[in-house]
Amino acid sequence: MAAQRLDGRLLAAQLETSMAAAIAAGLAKAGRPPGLAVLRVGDDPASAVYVANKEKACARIGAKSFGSHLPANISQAALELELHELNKNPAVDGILVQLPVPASINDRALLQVLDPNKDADGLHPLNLGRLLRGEVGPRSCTPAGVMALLKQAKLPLEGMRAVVVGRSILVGQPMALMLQQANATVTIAHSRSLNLEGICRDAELLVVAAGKPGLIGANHVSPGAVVVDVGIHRRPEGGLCGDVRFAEVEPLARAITPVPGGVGPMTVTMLLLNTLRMWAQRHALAEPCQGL
Ligand SMILES: Nc1nc2c(c(=O)[nH]1)N[C@@H](CN(C=O)c1ccc(C(=O)N[C@@H](CCC(=O)O)C(=O)O)cc1)CN2
Ligand SMILES: [Mg+2]
Repeated sequence: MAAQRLDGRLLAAQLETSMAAAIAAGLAKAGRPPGLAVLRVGDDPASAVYVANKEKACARIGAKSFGSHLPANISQAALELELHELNKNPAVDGILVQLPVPASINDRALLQVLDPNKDADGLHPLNLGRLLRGEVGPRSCTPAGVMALLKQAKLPLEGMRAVVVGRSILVGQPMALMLQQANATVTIAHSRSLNLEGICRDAELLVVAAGKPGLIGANHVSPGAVVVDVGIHRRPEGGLCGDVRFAEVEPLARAITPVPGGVGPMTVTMLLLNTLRMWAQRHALAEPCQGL
């Protein structure tokens, strides 16, 4: 049987419709739309695409984006000052620093300067701690997007053997926590793991966030597994690919995310949802998209 495609573009469009309605409904009481500030540092070409996608998505749902593009040679102190200003700005509900930042910048120190209640990416230590403790707070966008896709597809996670390949703070670690909190039995594999093929073949759900184009092939996947590909890479010859060799793996899988059109659009949607929730909280409005 053909694998079910987990269509991130479609779910993102549906959630955007709900978010646009929530903004329209809350605008009179709030007196202003939700505001998202996006800080881009330097000229990473992929970051330029992602930031543009975020700004366009804000416009589609009726949120306001505040973009700052800063030079690669900006100092840590000047960047921190920008963040302090955004923390104080009453029109801004969510703030994010687009990653990666130039090597001269300490990204972890930057994230600590963010007001945790304006942390649109859920990466402030307090919010990662809230996730660890299962408490309410903004969640890291990519793993939250994966959870939303799995939920929409009604793929039961209870008791499932899940393997997450990758242990980054941005994706792998929060992904593993979210799956564990959904009662999956989770293994984290990484670049130093021995027998990666064997570990992955044991998975009923395989989430790949290794950042290595085409790392995962048919030898890593057991028939009937659900495969989620978080990787996004620009091929030298043009076009995008993921960490999973899609053509090889799709015939084996029960369900699979494509690249593009899978997890990527959901990352942007969950960023909007985090921002919208912080706006709603500030103005005592009902929580948008409950249950996600
Ligand atoms: N501060 C953050 N930085 C980064 C994050 C993040 O969540 N927060 N994640 C990635 C990049 N990312 C979001 O910023 C991101 C990645 C992919 C997409 C996306 O829409 N992908 C499309 C293809 C778009 C294209 O390249 O043409 C898809 O997969 O269909 C959006 C956002 C690293 N940095
Ligand atoms: Mg650095």
